[in-house]
Amino acid sequence: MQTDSSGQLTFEGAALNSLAAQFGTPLYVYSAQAIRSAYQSYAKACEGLADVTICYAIKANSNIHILKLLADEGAGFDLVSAGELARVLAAGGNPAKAVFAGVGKSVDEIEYALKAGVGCFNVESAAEMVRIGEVAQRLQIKANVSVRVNPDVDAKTHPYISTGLKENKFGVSMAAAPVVYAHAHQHPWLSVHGIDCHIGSQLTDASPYFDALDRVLALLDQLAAQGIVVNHLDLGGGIGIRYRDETPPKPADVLPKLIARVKTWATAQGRSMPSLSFEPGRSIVGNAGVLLTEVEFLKENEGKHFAIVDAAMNDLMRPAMYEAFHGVVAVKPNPTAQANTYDVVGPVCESGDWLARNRELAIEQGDVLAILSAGAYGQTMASNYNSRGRAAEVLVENGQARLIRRRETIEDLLRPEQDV
Ligand SMILES: Cc1ncc(COP(=O)(O)O)c(C=O)c1O
Ligand SMILES: N[C@@H](CCCC[NH3+])C(=O)O
Repeated sequence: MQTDSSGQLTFEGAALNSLAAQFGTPLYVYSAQAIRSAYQSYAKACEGLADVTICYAIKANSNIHILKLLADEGAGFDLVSAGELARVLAAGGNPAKAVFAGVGKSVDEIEYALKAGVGCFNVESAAEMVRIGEVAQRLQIKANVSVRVNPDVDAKTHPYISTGLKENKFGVSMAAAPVVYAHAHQHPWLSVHGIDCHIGSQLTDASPYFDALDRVLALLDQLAAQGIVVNHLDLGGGIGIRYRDETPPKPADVLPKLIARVKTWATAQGRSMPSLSFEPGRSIVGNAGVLLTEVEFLKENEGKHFAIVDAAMNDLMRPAMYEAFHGVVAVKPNPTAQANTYDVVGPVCESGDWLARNRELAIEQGDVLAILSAGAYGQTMASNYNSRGRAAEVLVENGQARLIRRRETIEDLLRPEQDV
C-alpha cells in the first residue's frame, strides 16, 4: 500500500477511493503482485534445498481467480472440503498436487477426491483411515495417505487457532499413529505416502516448528523399526503476518533450517532425503488484501464515538471471533473532518459487530476506510447473517482492477429457499 502525491492510498497502482466509487462498498481488494511475491518467498526459500511443494491453504482465500494465479506460479493446494476441491478444478489447478486435510471427510468427499486424482489424503483418525480404505477398494482407485499427527506442541497462538495440542480435535496422537500407519501399510488400496503436521496459525515464533519436527522425526524412526518407511514430510502452514506490531519469521528464516534439520536426520539414519511440503495460507494472502467500507453515520452515545460503516462482522468475522486487531485508515485525507476516537462498527444487530476499537480517525459520513490485512480469512469466513449479501472482490494488477467476484444480490440470497 502506498500514498500518492495527494495523500490518497493506492494499492498496486490503483487508488482505493476510485475502486470504492467504481465497484461500491463493502469491497475486498487484493494485490496480485503481493500474492505472487508472498508465494515466491516460500518457493525461493526452498530452492535447490530439497524436493518441496508449496500447497497453498485454500481456506485462507478461496477465490478461484486467486487460486489460478497461484496455480500459474506453481503452487499445489491444501484443501479441506469437496467445495475447495471443486475450486481447484475450476481454477485449472493440478489435483495431483493437492492434499486433502480435515477431521470429518465424508464418503462422498473421499469418492470425489479419489476420482479427481487428489495427490494425498492427510488422515486425521483411525476411523477415517478405515473409511478411505473402504472407498478406495470399492472404486478400485489407490489412495495415497499421510497421517496427520498431533505432536502436542504449544504453538503459542490464540487458543482458537492452535491445532497441535492434545486437547485440539486435529490429527492422531503420536502414541496412536503407529497403529493407524499399520492399517494403511497392510491395506491393498492404501499407499503410505507421508506424515503431516500442522500446529496452528498466526505463529510469530518459529521454535514450535522445530519442536514439532523433532517429534515427527522420532516417530519416523519408530515406524522404520516397524518396517514402515515414510518418505514425505508435510510440515503444515501457520507462519503469521503483521496485523499491528508483530514480527513473524519469514519463510527464509524458517524453511531452510527445517530442511537442514531433516537432511541431518536423514544422513544420520542412512536414509534418502524425504520430499517435503508446506501449507501456508495467511502469509500468502493476508497482507495482500484490504476491505473497503464507507462510513454510513457518525454517532455519539454519552461521549463514546461510533463510526458506523457498511461492512460488518458478516464480511470480516475475525474481530468478533478472536478480538483480532486490523489496522483502519481513511483512503484519502479529509481536511475538514475533526479527529475523534471511534469504535468502527457495522450495521449487524450484535454488540460483537465491531471491526476496530478506539481508533483515532479524522472522518465524516461518506468517507471510505480501508480495513487492513484482510486478505486471509476475510471473505472465506463471511456469512449472510442479517440477510446481508457477501461483498464483491477485486484483483488489482499493475494499476488495473478486475472484478473477481460480483456482489451478492438479494435474489442470490432468496434463491435456495425459492427453488424448493
Ligand atoms: C491443515 C492446515 N493447513 C494449513 C493451514 C493454513 O494455516 P495458515 O493460514 O496459518 O498458514 C491451516 C489453518 O490453520 C490448516 O488447518
Ligand atoms: N480463521 C482463523 C485461522 C484459522 C486457521 C484454520 N486452521 C483466522 O482468521 O485467523
